[in-house]
Amino acid sequence: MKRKLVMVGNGMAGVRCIEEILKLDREAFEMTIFGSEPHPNYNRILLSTVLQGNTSIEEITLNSWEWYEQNGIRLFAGETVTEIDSEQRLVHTDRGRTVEYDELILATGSNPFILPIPGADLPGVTAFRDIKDCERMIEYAKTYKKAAVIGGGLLGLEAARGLLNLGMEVDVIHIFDYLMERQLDPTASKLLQRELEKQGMNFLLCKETAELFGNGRVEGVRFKDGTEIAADLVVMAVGIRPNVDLARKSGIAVNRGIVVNDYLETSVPHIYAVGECAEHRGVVYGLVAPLYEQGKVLAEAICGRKGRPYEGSVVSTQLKVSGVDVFSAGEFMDGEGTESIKLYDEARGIYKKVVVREGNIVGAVLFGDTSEGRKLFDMIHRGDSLESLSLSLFAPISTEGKGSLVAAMADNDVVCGCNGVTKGAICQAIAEHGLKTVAEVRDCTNASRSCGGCKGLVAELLEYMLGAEASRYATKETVCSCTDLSRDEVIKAIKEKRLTTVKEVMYVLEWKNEEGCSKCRPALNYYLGMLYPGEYNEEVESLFVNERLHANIQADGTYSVVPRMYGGVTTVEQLRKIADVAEKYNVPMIKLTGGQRIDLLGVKKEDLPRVWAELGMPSGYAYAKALRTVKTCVGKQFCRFGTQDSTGLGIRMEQTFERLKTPHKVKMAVSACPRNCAESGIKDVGIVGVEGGWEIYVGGNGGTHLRAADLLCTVKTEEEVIEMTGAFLQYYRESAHYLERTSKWVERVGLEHIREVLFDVEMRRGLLERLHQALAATKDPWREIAESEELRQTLFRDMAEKEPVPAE
Ligand SMILES: Cc1cc2nc3c(=O)[nH]c(=O)nc-3n(C[C@H](O)[C@H](O)[C@H](O)COP(=O)(O)OP(=O)(O)OC[C@H]3O[C@@H](n4cnc5c(N)ncnc54)[C@H](O)[C@@H]3O)c2cc1C
Ligand SMILES: NC(=O)c1ccc[n+]([C@@H]2O[C@H](COP(=O)([O-])OP(=O)(O)OC[C@H]3O[C@@H](n4cnc5c(N)ncnc54)[C@H](O)[C@@H]3O)[C@@H](O)[C@H]2O)c1
Ligand code: SF4
Ligand code: FES
Repeated sequence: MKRKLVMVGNGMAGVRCIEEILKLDREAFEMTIFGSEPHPNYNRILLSTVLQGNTSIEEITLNSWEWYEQNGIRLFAGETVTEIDSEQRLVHTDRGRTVEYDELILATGSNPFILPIPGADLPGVTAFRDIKDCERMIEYAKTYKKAAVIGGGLLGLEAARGLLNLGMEVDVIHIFDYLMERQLDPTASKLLQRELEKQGMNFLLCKETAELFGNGRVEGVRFKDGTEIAADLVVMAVGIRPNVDLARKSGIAVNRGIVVNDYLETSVPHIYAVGECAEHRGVVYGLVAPLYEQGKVLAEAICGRKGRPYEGSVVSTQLKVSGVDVFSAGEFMDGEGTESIKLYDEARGIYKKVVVREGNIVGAVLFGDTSEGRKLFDMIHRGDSLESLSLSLFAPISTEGKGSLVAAMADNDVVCGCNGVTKGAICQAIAEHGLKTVAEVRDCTNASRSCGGCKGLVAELLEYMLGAEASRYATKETVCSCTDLSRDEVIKAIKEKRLTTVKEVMYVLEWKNEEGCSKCRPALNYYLGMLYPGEYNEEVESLFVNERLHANIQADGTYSVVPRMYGGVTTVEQLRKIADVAEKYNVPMIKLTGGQRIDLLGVKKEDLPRVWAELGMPSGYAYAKALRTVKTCVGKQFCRFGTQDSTGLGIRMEQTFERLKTPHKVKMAVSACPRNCAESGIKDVGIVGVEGGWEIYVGGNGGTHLRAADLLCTVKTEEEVIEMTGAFLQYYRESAHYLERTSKWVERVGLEHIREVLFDVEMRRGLLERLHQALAATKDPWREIAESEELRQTLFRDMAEKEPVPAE
């Protein structure tokens, strides 16, 4: 029988350790993971890049819901372990669940430190630690303009850069007289400050915060010296504290962190700790590189293959702010018994310092040119002697022979610091597995999977290994790492070779991974459905779970049911039916959605088919990559500003395009005058009534990447609106990448190009013909399931045997 492994904490260090265990022995454990956050494991590091607008939340998932499923891991996301009974070997959770363990890993990470000052709990004050904090800041920045970041460390400065990008004015309040004092010496810090001031940050140094004040929400920061500043968003970035409460109350030895030995064992048998919550030889780490090293050692130990012990790590840091190159590692401050070699070019903003103790290199700080950072880090790590330091490090930087940097690296030099991957390991993987892109190298070796700072170096290595061939692949976006083919090449091959199933596509086009992955399977399923409407039968197992079950799974494992209400209009009968169903099935919350519909939240999975049948309303597709809603304003029937019948047109549009599958969700709106009460300007298709006609806007987005829609054209009649919208939707269906929103697609292919296609009468006719074929083939999924015992069996019994997981 398999041993039971339970992990508390679903973060970066813990899940990496699980990956290492799976690599060593897939069959050893039956695994259960609890995570307080309602997400699968994501790249916390990249929250800075999300805030800075360079990455989306969707892109930072490290292990998809399907990954857990495929590896037989039971994941309870949004559930917190509250108690450990180490005698009985049980864990208890805040949802009343009790799970047995043979081995227990604590990977509870850290909590942000919140200064214990008056006003710290005012609305408008936030930490910066998780997705929730990140979304909150993005949201605040839409309304408020003046931010204060308390803490001039790595996190504070990356947050400040993000808030500047979001259009806020930013004051950074720091307690010391120079920034990042834990990572930099005063000279490097002053250069950094100068650069960041140029970027628009304002610094208040040597300032100790006494309180935050405000009436109902934060309005400012008051300092101990009596001065104050105004702020309507305050971000606390003053360090972190290991999350040890659970361990402490369970009788496990705790100091600053959970005390572990060199094999990550705690004071209680069968309980281990890894990551930011662990304290090893008196040190608690706050960067992923050492945590991943710990994970590897623990995986070996827990699989009964105790190897090298964990003996501590030398850490290096880099700041993720564009335009700033700063690096530090080891003992970087001058002190007793140390000497240093320095280069300081104030004019060009370059500073390099190498610290030596008893003839050996022990630390370094670089500013302005960090290209030798990794090399220096290896030297520090090995404790190389000063003689091995090439004085070329201190030569002025040259832009020539850029490739020579990777050529000059030794095989055991580390390319990716976060994941400890060497040049030799990457070159071997490229040669052995025929890797051609940075993404493939990442998937195969982990290099560039964390902070992404080494992506450039990995790309250079690919170029160095593959020569001219590399650039061919570098520009090509493949469907996923299972194939070297792009989306267009795959679609062309499907048509030419008349491939009809996902399996056939993968087989004939020689997929590297014959089962495909969670990225390509849903994409192929969509492309086949788009190409062969009416003929292709969707492969249920290739769908994201929300689409498979036709309902959105919620954080607590229940589902939400949103029936369609055309144009946001309902009737007494519908309301009565909804009320009856809600009462009968004890629906805990009934909520109005932003798309003008009614959401029944908290429906049990087994009740779904009966709820659908008894409602007798069509599915609102609130879970699908398809038309979601058509929001409408009141319009001329009731509103004195209305020039058109927006509600009538909205209903007509929704009835025409409902159930149409699209590469990503599509939202529409119709407003009857430019006051735009239905928010037509931020929809995928937004219609605005004007005197004598309608304006059609496309490519808008009201989500994380706010984008105002572009005016496509103005037309006179409702028929023309429907025709243009249909042609637009079909062209989007045919030419966008799967999971590409219209906002991104319009930007990629260009509005002018879309106009050329849609305004060409012949092309438009072709698009509309194909659209009508697709629409004719659609069926209401709720009714189908409610009426078919066989479908219910497949979806709710066979498939549901597996723990359901939400969509991406
Ligand atoms: C914005 C930002 C940028 C960063 N940038 C970098 C960088 O550039 N380089 C770098 O190396 N590091 C960086 N870090 C730090 C890095 O993200 C962390 O070191 C790493 O995420 C720690 O991993 P962990 O698994 O130990 O903890 P976490 O990632 O914090 O995971 C712990 C998880 O456990 C959950 N949990 C806690 N208690 C319980 C419980 N009782 N039951 C269930 N679940 C529980 C928590 O909710 C959390 O999700 C950054 C951090 C932030 C916030
Ligand atoms: N690029 C990266 O590697 C990166 C980026 C972000 C976060 N992180 C990690 O996340 C964790 C949290 O980062 P952090 O910057 O909050 O921690 P930190 O401890 O590194 O820095 C906190 C900073 O806040 C300052 N500070 C403390 N009290 C203050 C006060 N009352 N007023 C003003 N300033 C005060 C400290 O002097 C210190 O410089 C760390 O482990 C960090 O390594 C790393
Ligand atoms: S958009 Fe114009 S017509 Fe519609 S409700 Fe608002 S003001 Fe009235
Ligand atoms: S150095 Fe951070 S991912 Fe490679």
